[in-house]
Amino acid sequence: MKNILDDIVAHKRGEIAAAKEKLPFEELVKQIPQAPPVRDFVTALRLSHPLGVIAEVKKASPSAGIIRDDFHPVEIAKTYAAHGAACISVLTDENFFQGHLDYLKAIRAAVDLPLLRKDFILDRYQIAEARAAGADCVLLIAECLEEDELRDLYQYTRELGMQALVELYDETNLERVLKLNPHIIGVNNRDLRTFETDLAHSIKIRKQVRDTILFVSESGIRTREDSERLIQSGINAILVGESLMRSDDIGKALESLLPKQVNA
Ligand SMILES: O=P(O)(O)OC[C@@H](O)[C@@H](O)c1c[nH]c2ccccc12
Repeated sequence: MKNILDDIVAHKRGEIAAAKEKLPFEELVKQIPQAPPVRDFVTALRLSHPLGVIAEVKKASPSAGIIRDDFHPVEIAKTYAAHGAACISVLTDENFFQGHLDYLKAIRAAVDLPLLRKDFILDRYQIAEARAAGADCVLLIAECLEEDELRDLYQYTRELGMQALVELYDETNLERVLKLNPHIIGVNNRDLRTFETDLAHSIKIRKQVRDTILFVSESGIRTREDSERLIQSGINAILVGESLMRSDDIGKALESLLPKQVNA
């Protein structure tokens, strides 16, 4: 069954080709030494035990349309940092999520937390771009990548000193994700065929992953009941966008997801 990911990936290949025309890979990598040093994404999440929050800067999505009109990425990131986020995810896809790599650069200059480049990464070029922009971690989505592509992109991410959040939805992809020996994996609760989210999805897959791997539950997390349920299920971190971005008081919404001990 076809899903939105197929459209996104097809469009992304065109974008990557155009970016390489403008700035060849060999030129891009020359910018990397000027980038700010890599921050440790996974350790920041571990230090936020029992629950690390990756708060996402997200203006729009294919499932929800515009999520937040009044969108000031740097202000949002500063609010996240001031209210307990361990890390920040920045959507950089322009066409489907109305994000931008420049948002990540601007946030890097203003906020100290580790940053995830949230995009559909298909090519080493985008990983080099992420590092040059100051990202500390990139998202690699198993559903978009063949096994050898996933391995190559994972290795390149590590060569640049960054970490990769390796994401899956489909349980059948778990085995090849675990083969990478990742420090961190994410399970998306959103079924991209229906756009529905179900926290039980990541809870189910949690049981199949050893607990030395930091486990992130992604999407559809809205309330403290949700975050407490995930902690009880052995989940180490959450990735939250929409429910924060829809709130009039983003800082308060973020605090309401944190377990009580962290708030005290
Ligand atoms: O906005 P939500 O439901 O809180 O979800 C955040 C994040 O998990 C979601 O944006 C996401 C998860 N995996 C992705 C891959 C690409 C783009 C976006 C995503």
